[in-house]
Amino acid sequence: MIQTTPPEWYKSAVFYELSVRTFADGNGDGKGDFPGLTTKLDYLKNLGVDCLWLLPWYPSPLRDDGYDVADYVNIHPDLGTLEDFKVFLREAHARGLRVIGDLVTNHTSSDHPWFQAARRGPTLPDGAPNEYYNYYVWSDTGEEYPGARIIFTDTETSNWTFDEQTGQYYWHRFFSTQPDLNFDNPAVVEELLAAARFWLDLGLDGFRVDAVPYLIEREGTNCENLPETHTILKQMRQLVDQHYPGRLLLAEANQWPEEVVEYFGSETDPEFHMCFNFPVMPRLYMSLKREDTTSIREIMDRLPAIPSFGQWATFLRNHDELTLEMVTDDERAFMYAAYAPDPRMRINVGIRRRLASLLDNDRRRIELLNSVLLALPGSPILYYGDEIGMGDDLSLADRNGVRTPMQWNASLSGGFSSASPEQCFYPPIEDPVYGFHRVNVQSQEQDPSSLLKWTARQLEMRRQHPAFASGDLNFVDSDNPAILAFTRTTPDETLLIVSNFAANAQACTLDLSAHHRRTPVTVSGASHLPPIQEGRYPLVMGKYDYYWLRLN
Ligand SMILES: OC[C@H]1O[C@H](O[C@H]2O[C@H](CO)[C@@H](O)[C@H](O)[C@H]2O)[C@H](O)[C@@H](O)[C@@H]1O
Ligand SMILES: [Ca+2]
Repeated sequence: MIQTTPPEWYKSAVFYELSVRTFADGNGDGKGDFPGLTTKLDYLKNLGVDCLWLLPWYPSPLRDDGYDVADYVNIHPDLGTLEDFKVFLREAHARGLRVIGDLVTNHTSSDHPWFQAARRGPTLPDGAPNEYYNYYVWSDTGEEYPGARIIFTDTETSNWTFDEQTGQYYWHRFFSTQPDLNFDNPAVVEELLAAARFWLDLGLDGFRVDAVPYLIEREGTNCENLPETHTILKQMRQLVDQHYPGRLLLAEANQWPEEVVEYFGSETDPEFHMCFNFPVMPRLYMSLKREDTTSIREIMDRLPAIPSFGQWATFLRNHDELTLEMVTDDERAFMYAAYAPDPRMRINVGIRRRLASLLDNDRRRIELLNSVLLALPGSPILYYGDEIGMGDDLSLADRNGVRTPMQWNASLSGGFSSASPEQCFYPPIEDPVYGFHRVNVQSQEQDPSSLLKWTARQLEMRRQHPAFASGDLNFVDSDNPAILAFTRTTPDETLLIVSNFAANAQACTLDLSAHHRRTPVTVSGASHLPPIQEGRYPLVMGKYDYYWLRLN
Protein backbone atom coordinates (compact mmCIF):
# COMPACT_ATOMS: atom_id res chain seq x y z
CA MET A 1 0.00 0.00 0.00
CA ILE A 2 1.04 3.60 -0.55
CA GLN A 3 2.31 5.16 2.65
CA THR A 4 1.55 8.84 3.20
CA THR A 5 5.08 9.22 4.52
CA PRO A 6 7.78 10.04 3.77
CA PRO A 7 6.57 13.14 1.93
CA GLU A 8 9.85 13.25 -0.01
CA TRP A 9 9.37 9.75 -1.46
CA TYR A 10 10.38 11.04 -4.90
CA LYS A 11 13.97 11.52 -3.76
CA SER A 12 14.61 7.78 -3.66
CA ALA A 13 12.11 6.67 -6.28
CA VAL A 14 12.82 5.08 -9.64
CA PHE A 15 10.35 6.29 -12.25
CA TYR A 16 9.04 4.47 -15.32
CA GLU A 17 7.64 6.48 -18.22
CA LEU A 18 5.01 4.86 -20.41
CA SER A 19 2.27 5.63 -22.87
CA VAL A 20 -1.06 3.97 -22.04
CA ARG A 21 -1.83 3.92 -25.76
CA THR A 22 1.13 1.69 -26.61
CA PHE A 23 1.66 -0.36 -23.45
CA ALA A 24 -1.08 -3.01 -23.33
CA ASP A 25 -4.41 -3.35 -25.09
CA GLY A 26 -7.13 -4.76 -22.84
CA ASN A 27 -10.07 -4.91 -25.27
CA GLY A 28 -8.41 -6.04 -28.50
CA ASP A 29 -9.04 -2.89 -30.55
CA GLY A 30 -5.33 -2.39 -31.26
CA LYS A 31 -5.00 0.55 -28.88
CA GLY A 32 -3.51 0.34 -25.42
CA ASP A 33 -5.83 1.25 -22.57
CA PHE A 34 -6.13 1.50 -18.79
CA PRO A 35 -7.58 -2.01 -18.35
CA GLY A 36 -4.60 -3.38 -20.30
CA LEU A 37 -2.13 -1.35 -18.25
CA THR A 38 -3.76 -2.59 -15.04
CA THR A 39 -2.95 -6.18 -16.02
CA LYS A 40 0.74 -5.22 -16.30
CA LEU A 41 1.14 -3.67 -12.87
CA ASP A 42 2.68 -6.82 -11.42
CA TYR A 43 5.31 -6.72 -14.15
CA LEU A 44 6.19 -3.13 -13.21
CA LYS A 45 6.22 -3.94 -9.51
CA ASN A 46 8.53 -6.91 -10.11
CA LEU A 47 10.83 -4.78 -12.23
CA GLY A 48 11.34 -2.68 -9.12
CA VAL A 49 10.15 0.77 -10.15
CA ASP A 50 8.36 3.02 -7.67
CA CYS A 51 6.41 5.54 -9.69
CA LEU A 52 4.80 5.49 -13.14
CA TRP A 53 4.77 8.61 -15.28
CA LEU A 54 1.94 8.32 -17.80
CA LEU A 55 2.02 10.35 -21.02
CA PRO A 56 -1.08 12.50 -21.67
CA TRP A 57 -4.26 10.45 -21.48
CA TYR A 58 -6.75 13.23 -22.25
CA PRO A 59 -9.24 13.49 -25.13
CA SER A 60 -7.20 14.80 -28.04
CA PRO A 61 -7.11 14.79 -31.85
CA LEU A 62 -3.59 13.30 -31.39
CA ARG A 63 -1.76 15.70 -33.66
CA ASP A 64 1.03 15.68 -31.07
CA ASP A 65 0.45 12.28 -29.48
CA GLY A 66 -1.86 13.72 -26.84
CA TYR A 67 0.16 16.84 -26.00
CA ASP A 68 -2.67 18.61 -27.82
CA VAL A 69 -5.31 18.42 -25.12
CA ALA A 70 -8.98 18.90 -26.02
CA ASP A 71 -10.38 18.30 -22.52
CA TYR A 72 -8.27 18.42 -19.35
CA VAL A 73 -10.68 16.52 -17.15
CA ASN A 74 -11.40 13.34 -19.01
CA ILE A 75 -9.86 10.24 -20.53
CA HIS A 76 -9.35 9.73 -24.26
CA PRO A 77 -12.09 7.23 -25.24
CA ASP A 78 -9.49 4.91 -26.82
CA LEU A 79 -7.83 4.51 -23.43
CA GLY A 80 -10.96 3.59 -21.47
CA THR A 81 -13.22 5.41 -19.07
CA LEU A 82 -12.72 7.46 -15.96
CA GLU A 83 -13.86 4.39 -14.05
CA ASP A 84 -11.07 2.35 -15.73
CA PHE A 85 -8.60 5.03 -14.65
CA LYS A 86 -9.81 4.87 -11.05
CA VAL A 87 -9.50 1.08 -11.00
CA PHE A 88 -5.98 1.34 -12.42
CA LEU A 89 -4.93 3.93 -9.84
CA ARG A 90 -6.38 1.89 -6.99
CA GLU A 91 -4.57 -1.24 -8.19
CA ALA A 92 -1.29 0.64 -8.65
CA HIS A 93 -1.54 2.06 -5.14
CA ALA A 94 -2.42 -1.37 -3.75
CA ARG A 95 0.96 -2.55 -5.07
CA GLY A 96 2.82 0.39 -3.58
CA LEU A 97 3.27 2.05 -6.99
CA ARG A 98 2.73 5.76 -7.33
CA VAL A 99 1.43 7.38 -10.50
CA ILE A 100 2.01 10.83 -11.94
CA GLY A 101 0.27 12.28 -14.98
CA ASP A 102 1.39 14.80 -17.57
CA LEU A 103 -0.07 18.28 -17.20
CA VAL A 104 0.19 20.11 -20.51
CA THR A 105 0.08 23.68 -19.32
CA ASN A 106 1.49 25.85 -22.07
CA HIS A 107 -1.06 25.13 -24.79
CA THR A 108 -4.22 23.29 -25.72
CA SER A 109 -5.27 21.60 -28.92
CA SER A 110 -6.79 23.91 -31.50
CA ASP A 111 -9.81 21.57 -31.14
CA HIS A 112 -10.25 22.51 -27.48
CA PRO A 113 -13.66 24.17 -26.95
CA TRP A 114 -11.85 27.15 -25.38
CA PHE A 115 -9.95 27.83 -28.61
CA GLN A 116 -13.01 27.25 -30.78
CA ALA A 117 -14.90 29.73 -28.60
CA ALA A 118 -11.97 32.17 -28.66
CA ARG A 119 -12.06 32.24 -32.45
CA ARG A 120 -15.39 34.09 -32.30
CA GLY A 121 -13.32 37.19 -31.57
CA PRO A 122 -13.16 39.65 -28.68
CA THR A 123 -16.84 40.58 -28.89
CA LEU A 124 -19.81 38.27 -29.36
CA PRO A 125 -22.62 39.11 -31.85
CA ASP A 126 -24.78 40.38 -28.99
CA GLY A 127 -22.05 42.87 -28.04
CA ALA A 128 -20.97 40.99 -24.91
CA PRO A 129 -17.25 40.41 -24.40
CA ASN A 130 -16.05 36.92 -25.37
CA GLU A 131 -14.32 35.65 -22.23
CA TYR A 132 -12.53 32.88 -24.17
CA TYR A 133 -10.85 35.25 -26.60
CA ASN A 134 -8.36 36.22 -23.92
CA TYR A 135 -7.58 32.58 -23.14
CA TYR A 136 -5.13 32.73 -26.06
CA VAL A 137 -2.51 35.16 -27.39
CA TRP A 138 -3.58 37.15 -30.47
CA SER A 139 -1.90 39.61 -32.81
CA ASP A 140 -2.99 41.72 -35.77
CA THR A 141 0.41 41.45 -37.43
CA GLY A 142 2.10 38.26 -36.21
CA GLU A 143 5.28 40.25 -35.74
CA GLU A 144 5.57 40.34 -31.96
CA TYR A 145 8.19 38.49 -29.92
CA PRO A 146 10.76 37.96 -32.69
CA GLY A 147 13.27 36.90 -30.02
CA ALA A 148 11.43 33.62 -29.36
CA ARG A 149 13.05 30.64 -31.10
CA ILE A 150 11.07 28.05 -33.02
CA ILE A 151 11.14 24.69 -31.21
CA PHE A 152 9.68 22.33 -33.82
CA THR A 153 12.10 23.52 -36.49
CA ASP A 154 11.24 20.76 -38.97
CA THR A 155 7.56 21.72 -39.13
CA GLU A 156 7.02 25.33 -38.16
CA THR A 157 8.36 28.50 -39.75
CA SER A 158 6.81 30.94 -37.31
CA ASN A 159 5.40 31.00 -33.80
CA TRP A 160 2.36 32.84 -35.21
CA THR A 161 -0.37 31.32 -37.38
CA PHE A 162 -3.11 33.24 -39.15
CA ASP A 163 -6.67 32.34 -38.19
CA GLU A 164 -9.23 33.00 -40.92
CA GLN A 165 -12.15 33.31 -38.55
CA THR A 166 -10.73 36.11 -36.38
CA GLY A 167 -8.56 37.59 -39.10
CA GLN A 168 -5.76 37.58 -36.54
CA TYR A 169 -2.67 35.58 -35.73
CA TYR A 170 -2.42 33.31 -32.68
CA TRP A 171 0.75 32.43 -30.78
CA HIS A 172 2.11 28.86 -30.51
CA ARG A 173 5.53 27.65 -29.37
CA PHE A 174 4.95 24.14 -30.71
CA PHE A 175 2.77 22.90 -33.60
CA SER A 176 0.31 25.39 -35.08
CA THR A 177 -2.39 22.99 -33.87
CA GLN A 178 -1.31 23.82 -30.29
CA PRO A 179 -2.27 27.44 -29.57
CA ASP A 180 -0.53 28.80 -26.46
CA LEU A 181 -2.71 29.68 -23.53
CA ASN A 182 -2.57 33.28 -22.32
CA PHE A 183 -1.17 33.04 -18.80
CA ASP A 184 -1.51 36.78 -18.32
CA ASN A 185 -5.21 36.00 -17.94
CA PRO A 186 -5.93 34.88 -14.33
CA ALA A 187 -8.89 32.83 -15.60
CA VAL A 188 -6.47 30.61 -17.52
CA VAL A 189 -4.38 30.03 -14.41
CA GLU A 190 -7.56 29.09 -12.54
CA GLU A 191 -8.60 26.65 -15.29
CA LEU A 192 -5.25 24.83 -15.14
CA LEU A 193 -5.26 24.70 -11.36
CA ALA A 194 -8.81 23.31 -11.46
CA ALA A 195 -7.65 20.63 -13.92
CA ALA A 196 -4.80 19.70 -11.60
CA ARG A 197 -7.18 19.51 -8.65
CA PHE A 198 -9.51 17.21 -10.56
CA TRP A 199 -6.83 14.51 -10.89
CA LEU A 200 -5.24 15.11 -7.50
CA ASP A 201 -8.68 14.68 -5.91
CA LEU A 202 -8.87 11.28 -7.59
CA GLY A 203 -5.64 10.34 -5.81
CA LEU A 204 -3.05 11.00 -8.52
CA ASP A 205 0.42 11.39 -7.00
CA GLY A 206 1.40 14.44 -9.01
CA PHE A 207 2.39 15.66 -12.45
CA ARG A 208 5.23 16.01 -14.84
CA VAL A 209 4.42 19.53 -16.01
CA ASP A 210 5.06 19.97 -19.72
CA ALA A 211 6.98 22.78 -21.39
CA VAL A 212 7.01 25.12 -18.40
CA PRO A 213 9.50 27.76 -19.62
CA TYR A 214 7.11 29.17 -22.21
CA LEU A 215 4.03 30.28 -20.27
CA ILE A 216 4.53 34.05 -20.57
CA GLU A 217 5.59 36.22 -23.53
CA ARG A 218 7.28 39.60 -23.25
CA GLU A 219 8.62 41.85 -25.99
CA GLY A 220 12.40 42.15 -26.07
CA THR A 221 12.98 38.73 -24.47
CA ASN A 222 13.29 35.17 -25.76
CA CYS A 223 10.00 34.43 -23.95
CA GLU A 224 11.56 31.67 -21.84
CA ASN A 225 11.97 31.46 -18.04
CA LEU A 226 10.40 34.86 -17.41
CA PRO A 227 9.79 35.94 -13.79
CA GLU A 228 6.03 36.05 -14.40
CA THR A 229 6.16 32.40 -15.50
CA HIS A 230 7.77 31.44 -12.19
CA THR A 231 5.10 33.37 -10.29
CA ILE A 232 2.38 31.29 -11.95
CA LEU A 233 4.17 28.00 -11.37
CA LYS A 234 4.59 28.86 -7.71
CA GLN A 235 0.81 29.14 -7.46
CA MET A 236 0.63 25.52 -8.59
CA ARG A 237 3.10 24.53 -5.88
CA GLN A 238 1.10 26.45 -3.28
CA LEU A 239 -1.98 24.50 -4.29
CA VAL A 240 -0.12 21.23 -3.80
CA ASP A 241 1.48 22.23 -0.51
CA GLN A 242 -1.78 23.49 0.93
CA HIS A 243 -4.17 20.79 -0.25
CA TYR A 244 -2.13 17.81 -1.46
CA PRO A 245 1.03 17.46 0.61
CA GLY A 246 3.16 14.53 -0.49
CA ARG A 247 2.20 14.91 -4.16
CA LEU A 248 4.88 15.70 -6.73
CA LEU A 249 5.46 18.43 -9.30
CA LEU A 250 8.20 17.67 -11.83
CA ALA A 251 9.26 20.42 -14.25
CA GLU A 252 10.02 19.77 -17.88
CA ALA A 253 12.32 22.74 -18.47
CA ASN A 254 14.83 21.90 -21.18
CA GLN A 255 17.30 24.58 -20.11
CA TRP A 256 20.88 25.14 -18.98
CA PRO A 257 21.67 24.52 -15.28
CA GLU A 258 21.61 28.21 -14.36
CA GLU A 259 18.06 28.58 -15.73
CA VAL A 260 16.61 25.23 -14.76
CA VAL A 261 17.58 25.62 -11.10
CA GLU A 262 15.18 28.56 -10.88
CA TYR A 263 12.31 26.09 -11.32
CA PHE A 264 13.00 24.65 -7.87
CA GLY A 265 12.30 28.04 -6.28
CA SER A 266 13.74 28.37 -2.81
CA GLU A 267 13.24 26.93 0.68
CA THR A 268 10.83 29.71 1.55
CA ASP A 269 9.29 30.21 -1.89
CA PRO A 270 9.23 26.75 -3.46
CA GLU A 271 8.29 25.91 -7.03
CA PHE A 272 8.93 22.36 -8.31
CA HIS A 273 9.98 19.36 -6.24
CA MET A 274 11.89 17.93 -9.17
CA CYS A 275 13.39 19.15 -12.44
CA PHE A 276 14.81 17.11 -15.31
CA ASN A 277 18.56 17.27 -15.66
CA PHE A 278 18.49 17.73 -19.45
CA PRO A 279 22.12 18.86 -19.94
CA VAL A 280 23.78 15.75 -18.52
CA MET A 281 21.87 13.36 -20.82
CA PRO A 282 23.56 14.02 -24.20
CA ARG A 283 26.95 14.16 -22.45
CA LEU A 284 26.58 10.56 -21.35
CA TYR A 285 26.29 9.50 -24.99
CA MET A 286 28.98 11.93 -26.11
CA SER A 287 31.42 10.58 -23.53
CA LEU A 288 31.00 7.08 -24.91
CA LYS A 289 31.89 8.01 -28.48
CA ARG A 290 34.68 10.33 -27.40
CA GLU A 291 35.97 7.94 -24.76
CA ASP A 292 36.32 11.04 -22.62
CA THR A 293 34.08 11.74 -19.63
CA THR A 294 35.25 15.30 -18.96
CA SER A 295 31.96 16.81 -20.16
CA ILE A 296 29.93 14.77 -17.64
CA ARG A 297 32.01 16.04 -14.76
CA GLU A 298 31.95 19.60 -16.07
CA ILE A 299 28.18 19.75 -16.42
CA MET A 300 27.58 18.09 -13.03
CA ASP A 301 29.98 20.57 -11.43
CA ARG A 302 27.97 23.34 -13.08
CA LEU A 303 24.71 22.31 -11.38
CA PRO A 304 23.89 24.88 -8.72
CA ALA A 305 22.79 23.79 -5.25
CA ILE A 306 19.07 23.06 -4.99
CA PRO A 307 16.66 23.51 -2.04
CA SER A 308 16.51 20.70 0.52
CA PHE A 309 13.15 19.47 -0.82
CA GLY A 310 14.51 19.28 -4.39
CA GLN A 311 15.65 16.36 -6.50
CA TRP A 312 16.89 16.05 -10.09
CA ALA A 313 15.25 13.68 -12.56
CA THR A 314 17.75 11.86 -14.75
CA PHE A 315 17.09 9.84 -17.89
CA LEU A 316 18.73 8.30 -20.92
CA ARG A 317 15.76 8.38 -23.28
CA ASN A 318 12.16 9.47 -23.35
CA HIS A 319 9.24 9.70 -25.77
CA ASP A 320 10.77 12.65 -27.64
CA GLU A 321 13.89 12.91 -29.73
CA LEU A 322 17.19 12.74 -27.86
CA THR A 323 17.27 16.49 -27.53
CA LEU A 324 20.45 18.33 -28.50
CA GLU A 325 19.31 21.73 -27.30
CA MET A 326 21.60 21.70 -24.26
CA VAL A 327 24.92 21.24 -26.09
CA THR A 328 27.20 23.57 -28.04
CA ASP A 329 27.05 23.76 -31.84
CA ASP A 330 30.22 21.66 -32.13
CA GLU A 331 28.90 19.07 -29.73
CA ARG A 332 25.63 18.90 -31.64
CA ALA A 333 27.47 18.32 -34.91
CA PHE A 334 29.50 15.59 -33.21
CA MET A 335 26.38 13.92 -31.82
CA TYR A 336 24.61 13.95 -35.19
CA ALA A 337 27.64 12.43 -36.91
CA ALA A 338 28.10 9.83 -34.17
CA TYR A 339 24.52 8.82 -33.51
CA ALA A 340 22.43 9.86 -36.52
CA PRO A 341 24.31 8.84 -39.65
CA ASP A 342 21.02 8.34 -41.50
CA PRO A 343 19.18 11.68 -42.01
CA ARG A 344 15.91 9.94 -41.11
CA MET A 345 17.25 9.63 -37.57
CA ARG A 346 17.26 13.42 -37.14
CA ILE A 347 14.29 15.52 -36.15
CA ASN A 348 14.07 19.11 -34.99
CA VAL A 349 17.09 19.59 -32.71
CA GLY A 350 17.66 15.96 -31.86
CA ILE A 351 17.81 12.28 -32.70
CA ARG A 352 14.74 10.06 -32.81
CA ARG A 353 16.18 6.71 -31.80
CA ARG A 354 15.84 4.42 -28.81
CA LEU A 355 18.53 3.53 -26.31
CA ALA A 356 19.39 0.09 -27.70
CA SER A 357 19.68 1.20 -31.31
CA LEU A 358 21.71 4.30 -30.37
CA LEU A 359 24.17 1.95 -28.69
CA ASP A 360 24.28 -0.57 -31.58
CA ASN A 361 22.41 -3.05 -29.41
CA ASP A 362 25.64 -3.50 -27.47
CA ARG A 363 24.71 -4.97 -24.10
CA ARG A 364 27.90 -3.68 -22.45
CA ARG A 365 27.24 -0.08 -23.47
CA ILE A 366 23.56 -0.34 -22.51
CA GLU A 367 24.56 -1.60 -19.06
CA LEU A 368 27.26 1.02 -18.69
CA LEU A 369 24.99 4.00 -19.38
CA ASN A 370 22.23 2.55 -17.19
CA SER A 371 24.68 1.93 -14.36
CA VAL A 372 25.86 5.55 -14.50
CA LEU A 373 22.26 6.77 -14.71
CA LEU A 374 21.31 4.82 -11.59
CA ALA A 375 24.38 6.04 -9.68
CA LEU A 376 24.44 9.76 -10.52
CA PRO A 377 22.53 12.15 -8.24
CA GLY A 378 18.87 12.31 -9.16
CA SER A 379 15.91 9.99 -9.44
CA PRO A 380 16.24 7.92 -12.63
CA ILE A 381 13.42 7.64 -15.13
CA LEU A 382 13.37 4.55 -17.34
CA TYR A 383 11.56 4.70 -20.66
CA TYR A 384 9.22 1.78 -21.34
CA GLY A 385 10.74 -0.94 -23.47
CA ASP A 386 14.33 0.14 -22.87
CA GLU A 387 14.53 -2.42 -20.06
CA ILE A 388 14.27 -5.17 -22.69
CA GLY A 389 16.25 -3.37 -25.41
CA MET A 390 13.44 -2.43 -27.79
CA GLY A 391 14.34 -0.73 -31.06
CA ASP A 392 12.69 2.01 -33.09
CA ASP A 393 10.80 2.33 -36.37
CA LEU A 394 12.18 5.12 -38.55
CA SER A 395 9.35 4.72 -41.05
CA LEU A 396 6.93 6.32 -38.57
CA ALA A 397 6.50 10.08 -38.70
CA ASP A 398 7.55 12.64 -36.08
CA ARG A 399 8.83 11.02 -32.86
CA ASN A 400 6.46 8.07 -33.16
CA GLY A 401 9.23 5.66 -34.10
CA VAL A 402 10.22 5.47 -30.41
CA ARG A 403 6.61 4.97 -29.31
CA THR A 404 5.85 1.54 -30.78
CA PRO A 405 3.90 -1.12 -28.84
CA MET A 406 5.50 -2.74 -25.82
CA GLN A 407 6.79 -6.19 -26.72
CA TRP A 408 5.41 -8.71 -24.26
CA ASN A 409 5.87 -12.03 -26.04
CA ALA A 410 6.38 -13.60 -29.45
CA SER A 411 2.69 -14.02 -30.26
CA LEU A 412 0.66 -11.96 -32.72
CA SER A 413 1.39 -8.23 -32.26
CA GLY A 414 3.99 -9.06 -29.65
CA GLY A 415 1.37 -9.73 -26.98
CA PHE A 416 0.50 -6.02 -26.98
CA SER A 417 -2.93 -6.69 -28.47
CA SER A 418 -5.06 -9.55 -29.71
CA ALA A 419 -5.64 -7.40 -32.80
CA SER A 420 -3.47 -7.99 -35.85
CA PRO A 421 -0.36 -5.81 -36.31
CA GLU A 422 -2.09 -3.78 -39.05
CA GLN A 423 -4.89 -2.92 -36.64
CA CYS A 424 -2.54 -1.66 -33.92
CA PHE A 425 -2.24 2.08 -33.26
CA TYR A 426 1.42 1.88 -34.30
CA PRO A 427 2.68 -1.35 -35.85
CA PRO A 428 4.69 -3.52 -33.47
CA ILE A 429 8.35 -3.82 -34.46
CA GLU A 430 9.02 -7.04 -36.36
CA ASP A 431 12.56 -6.65 -37.73
CA PRO A 432 14.96 -9.53 -37.06
CA VAL A 433 17.13 -7.66 -34.54
CA TYR A 434 14.65 -5.69 -32.43
CA GLY A 435 11.34 -7.33 -33.38
CA PHE A 436 9.03 -8.87 -30.82
CA HIS A 437 9.86 -12.42 -31.92
CA ARG A 438 13.35 -11.91 -30.55
CA VAL A 439 13.01 -9.07 -28.03
CA ASN A 440 10.17 -9.55 -25.58
CA VAL A 441 9.38 -9.63 -21.86
CA GLN A 442 8.39 -13.27 -21.71
CA SER A 443 11.65 -14.64 -23.09
CA GLN A 444 13.71 -12.27 -20.94
CA GLU A 445 11.81 -13.25 -17.81
CA GLN A 446 12.92 -16.83 -18.42
CA ASP A 447 16.56 -15.89 -18.97
CA PRO A 448 18.54 -14.98 -15.82
CA SER A 449 21.17 -13.21 -17.92
CA SER A 450 18.69 -11.04 -19.86
CA LEU A 451 18.75 -7.25 -19.88
CA LEU A 452 15.40 -7.27 -18.08
CA LYS A 453 16.73 -9.40 -15.24
CA TRP A 454 19.92 -7.35 -15.08
CA THR A 455 17.85 -4.15 -14.81
CA ALA A 456 15.72 -5.59 -12.00
CA ARG A 457 18.85 -6.66 -10.11
CA GLN A 458 20.44 -3.22 -10.48
CA LEU A 459 17.26 -1.53 -9.21
CA GLU A 460 17.22 -3.87 -6.23
CA MET A 461 20.86 -3.12 -5.45
CA ARG A 462 20.20 0.59 -5.76
CA ARG A 463 17.31 0.26 -3.32
CA GLN A 464 19.51 -1.59 -0.81
CA HIS A 465 22.06 1.24 -0.76
CA PRO A 466 20.34 4.55 0.01
CA ALA A 467 23.52 6.47 -0.83
CA PHE A 468 22.68 5.98 -4.52
CA ALA A 469 19.62 8.15 -3.96
CA SER A 470 20.75 10.61 -1.32
CA GLY A 471 24.53 10.48 -1.03
CA ASP A 472 26.67 13.56 -1.57
CA LEU A 473 28.50 13.52 -4.89
CA ASN A 474 32.26 13.85 -5.09
CA PHE A 475 34.20 13.26 -8.26
CA VAL A 476 37.41 11.29 -7.86
CA ASP A 477 40.37 12.46 -9.92
CA SER A 478 41.35 9.89 -12.53
CA ASP A 479 44.43 10.15 -14.75
CA ASN A 480 42.45 8.59 -17.61
CA PRO A 481 39.57 10.68 -19.02
CA ALA A 482 37.86 7.54 -20.32
CA ILE A 483 37.28 6.48 -16.73
CA LEU A 484 34.65 8.31 -14.70
CA ALA A 485 34.91 7.88 -10.95
CA PHE A 486 32.82 9.41 -8.21
CA THR A 487 31.64 8.70 -4.68
CA ARG A 488 28.18 8.99 -3.15
CA THR A 489 28.37 9.44 0.60
CA THR A 490 25.87 9.38 3.44
CA PRO A 491 26.72 9.25 7.14
CA ASP A 492 26.22 5.46 6.87
CA GLU A 493 28.14 4.50 3.75
CA THR A 494 30.39 5.59 0.93
CA LEU A 495 29.86 4.17 -2.53
CA LEU A 496 32.54 4.39 -5.22
CA ILE A 497 31.33 4.18 -8.81
CA VAL A 498 33.94 3.68 -11.50
CA SER A 499 33.00 3.40 -15.19
CA ASN A 500 35.12 2.81 -18.27
CA PHE A 501 33.63 4.65 -21.26
CA ALA A 502 36.22 3.23 -23.69
CA ALA A 503 35.85 0.39 -26.18
CA ASN A 504 39.12 -1.13 -24.94
CA ALA A 505 40.54 -2.15 -21.60
CA GLN A 506 41.90 0.87 -19.75
CA ALA A 507 44.25 1.43 -16.85
CA CYS A 508 43.92 4.36 -14.50
CA THR A 509 45.08 5.64 -11.16
CA LEU A 510 42.42 7.15 -8.93
CA ASP A 511 43.12 9.70 -6.24
CA LEU A 512 41.48 8.01 -3.26
CA SER A 513 43.56 9.72 -0.61
CA ALA A 514 40.33 10.73 1.16
CA HIS A 515 39.59 7.03 1.68
CA HIS A 516 42.93 5.77 2.90
CA ARG A 517 42.89 2.24 4.41
CA ARG A 518 39.39 1.43 3.26
CA THR A 519 38.61 -1.67 1.20
CA PRO A 520 36.41 -1.45 -1.89
CA VAL A 521 33.87 -4.27 -1.98
CA THR A 522 31.34 -4.74 -4.77
CA VAL A 523 27.89 -3.70 -3.55
CA SER A 524 26.68 -7.24 -4.11
CA GLY A 525 29.36 -8.25 -1.58
CA ALA A 526 30.77 -10.81 -4.01
CA SER A 527 34.29 -9.40 -4.55
CA HIS A 528 36.82 -7.56 -2.45
CA LEU A 529 39.34 -5.33 -4.23
CA PRO A 530 42.77 -4.60 -2.74
CA PRO A 531 42.62 -2.09 0.14
CA ILE A 532 43.42 1.55 -0.52
CA GLN A 533 46.96 1.59 0.89
CA GLU A 534 48.04 4.90 -0.49
CA GLY A 535 46.19 7.80 -1.99
CA ARG A 536 46.91 6.61 -5.53
CA TYR A 537 44.77 3.61 -6.39
CA PRO A 538 45.62 1.75 -9.62
CA LEU A 539 42.83 0.02 -11.48
CA VAL A 540 42.50 -1.86 -14.76
CA MET A 541 39.06 -2.12 -16.32
CA GLY A 542 37.74 -4.10 -19.26
CA LYS A 543 35.95 -2.34 -22.10
CA TYR A 544 32.77 -0.58 -20.95
CA ASP A 545 33.24 -2.08 -17.48
CA TYR A 546 31.72 -0.46 -14.42
CA TYR A 547 32.16 -1.07 -10.71
CA TRP A 548 29.62 -0.29 -8.03
CA LEU A 549 31.75 -0.48 -4.88
CA ARG A 550 31.20 0.11 -1.20
CA LEU A 551 34.17 1.43 0.76
CA ASN A 552 34.38 -0.69 3.91
O1 LIG B 1 3.68 19.71 -25.84
C1 LIG B 1 4.62 20.01 -26.83
C2 LIG B 1 5.85 19.20 -26.61
O2 LIG B 1 6.19 19.41 -25.25
C3 LIG B 1 7.21 18.61 -24.77
O3 LIG B 1 8.28 19.03 -25.54
C4 LIG B 1 9.52 18.97 -25.16
O4 LIG B 1 10.09 18.25 -26.19
C5 LIG B 1 10.65 18.93 -27.24
C6 LIG B 1 11.21 17.96 -28.24
O5 LIG B 1 10.28 17.05 -28.73
C7 LIG B 1 11.71 19.79 -26.66
O6 LIG B 1 12.46 20.35 -27.68
C8 LIG B 1 11.08 20.85 -25.79
O7 LIG B 1 12.06 21.62 -25.17
C9 LIG B 1 10.24 20.24 -24.74
O8 LIG B 1 9.38 21.16 -24.14
C10 LIG B 1 6.82 17.16 -24.89
O9 LIG B 1 7.74 16.32 -24.25
C11 LIG B 1 6.66 16.82 -26.35
O10 LIG B 1 6.32 15.47 -26.55
C12 LIG B 1 5.58 17.72 -26.92
O11 LIG B 1 5.53 17.54 -28.30
CA1 LIG C 1 -7.87 -0.99 -26.40
